[in-house]
Amino acid sequence: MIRTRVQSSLVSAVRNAEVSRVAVRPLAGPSIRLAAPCRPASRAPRSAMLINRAFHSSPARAAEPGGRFNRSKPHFNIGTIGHVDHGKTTLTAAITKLLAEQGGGKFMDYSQIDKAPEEKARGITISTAHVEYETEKRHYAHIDCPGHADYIKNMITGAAQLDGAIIVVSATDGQMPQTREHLLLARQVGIKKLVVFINKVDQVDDPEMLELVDMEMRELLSQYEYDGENTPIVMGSALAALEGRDPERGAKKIQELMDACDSWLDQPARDLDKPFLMYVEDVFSISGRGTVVTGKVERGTITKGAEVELVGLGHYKKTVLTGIEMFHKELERGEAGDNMGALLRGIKRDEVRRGQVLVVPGSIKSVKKFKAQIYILTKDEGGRMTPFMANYRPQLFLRTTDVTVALTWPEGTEGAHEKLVMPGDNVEMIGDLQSDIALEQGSRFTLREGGRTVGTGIVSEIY
Ligand SMILES: Nc1nc2c(ncn2[C@@H]2O[C@H](COP(=O)(O)OP(=O)(O)OP(=O)(O)O)[C@@H](O)[C@H]2O)c(=O)[nH]1
Ligand SMILES: [Mg+2]
Repeated sequence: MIRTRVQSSLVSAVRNAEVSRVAVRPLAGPSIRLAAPCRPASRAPRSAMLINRAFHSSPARAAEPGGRFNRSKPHFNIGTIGHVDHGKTTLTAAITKLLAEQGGGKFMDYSQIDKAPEEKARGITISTAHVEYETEKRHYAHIDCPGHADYIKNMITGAAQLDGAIIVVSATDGQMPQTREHLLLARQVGIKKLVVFINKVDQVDDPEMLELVDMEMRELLSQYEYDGENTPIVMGSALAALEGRDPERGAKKIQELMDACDSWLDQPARDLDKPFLMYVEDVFSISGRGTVVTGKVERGTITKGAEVELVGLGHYKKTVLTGIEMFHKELERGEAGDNMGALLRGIKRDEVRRGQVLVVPGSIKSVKKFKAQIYILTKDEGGRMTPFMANYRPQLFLRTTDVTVALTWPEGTEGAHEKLVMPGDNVEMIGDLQSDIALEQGSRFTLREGGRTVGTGIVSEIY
C-alpha cells in the first residue's frame, strides 16, 4: 500500500517535466546505474539519457540559424557536398548573393562562410557555417563545412540533418574520391534526392568534356541508388556568379540551380506527420487504474483510445491507449515533443521496461543485427587513444536505453581478421546487439565505453 502511494506521487512528479528534471539530476553520474526501488525499469545511467536527449533535440538548432526564423514558408535543410576545392564555399556565397539581390536573405561573402565558428555537438567539434536564405518557395538553412573530415562527422552525427544536398563537382577534374565518398554517405544517412552542380565551366572550352562529366555523374548517381536519369544537373561557374560577371554561366545558372532545388528536392514529412513513437522512460502502476508509461513523444500524434504497440527487449505487445496525461491534466491527444504519461489497457507492470518504445502497431521493428555508418572519435574529441579490431564490444546508447553491441566487418571484407579501426575513422560495420531494440534505417546512436563517448553512428540497414 505504502509502495503504491510512493509510486503514484512519483507519477505526478514525472508527469511534471520540470520537477522530474530537477529530481533526476542529482543522481546523474558517469558510472552510476540507477537502482532505486521505485525504478526497476531503469537501466541506462541518467547521463546517457541526457546525451540521448541532446541527440534528438539538436536538428532543430540547425533549423533556426541566427535565432529568428521565418515560418511563413516551408523550411528545408540543405548542404553543399563534394570533393575538396571543387567550389562548395564559392557556390554557397554565390547563392546568398543572388538571393539577397532578390530580397531573400543576406549576402555572405566567402570569408564569412569559410571562417565558420567551431561548434560543439555531442562532444564532437564540428565547424559548419550556418547560412540561411529564401527562394520564393522555401526558407533554406544551408550547411557548408570547411573540410572533408567535418562533412563526414556532420553527416553521421546529424549535427545538421540534411533534407537534401547539392553535390558540387568541378568540370576540370570530374568526379573525385570525395565526390564518391560524400555520395555514399548521403545515401547511407538517408538523403533521398540530390541536385548536381558542375562548377568551373569557365575553365573548360571543350563541350564534349562537359558532356562526359555529366554522363559520369549520372552513372555515379545510379550506382549509389539515386535517380541518375532524372536528377537535375546544372552547369555553371560559381565564381563568375560571385564576382558578378558572365551572367550566362554565372547568375543565370545559380538561379537555375535554386529552381531545381525548389522543384526536385522533396519537402520532408514533419515530425507530426510521421507515425507515433514515444520512448518509455519510466513505468508505474497506479492502483485501480493500471500501468502507466511515461516518456517523450519523438514523433507523430496519438489520440486516446488508439491501438498502440510496445516494442523492444524481446516484446511486441499490442494494447490500447486508454488515457493520456500531462502536467496532471487529462488530454485527448499527445504529439511530438510532449512529455506524457500513457495509461495502457491490460498491461502488467512487469511487462514493460524502460528502453522499449510505444508506437503505432507495425511501424517499427525490434532488431538485433544491423549495418551502420560509424564515426570513431579521436582522442582530442574525447574518444579512444588506441585502435580496435572486429568484435569490439562497446555499449550502444539509443533513446532511453543502452545495450552491449559487438561490431564486426561486413561479409567479404578483405583482411577482416587484422583490420584496425583508428580513432577518427569513418567505417561501415555490422552491429550485433545483446538484446533486441526498436531500430530502423536512419536511427542514430552513440557508442560509449568506460563512461566516455567513443563513437557515433547511424543505422543504414536492418536484418
Ligand atoms: N575558375 C573558377 N574557379 C572557381 C570557381 N568556383 C570556385 N573556384 C575556385 O576554386 C577554389 C576552391 O573553391 P572553394 O569554394 O574554396 O572550394 P570548396 O569546395 O569549398 O573547398 P574545400 O572547402 O576546401 O573543400 C577557389 O580558389 C575558388 O576561387 C569557378 O566557377 N571557376
Ligand atoms: Mg569550402
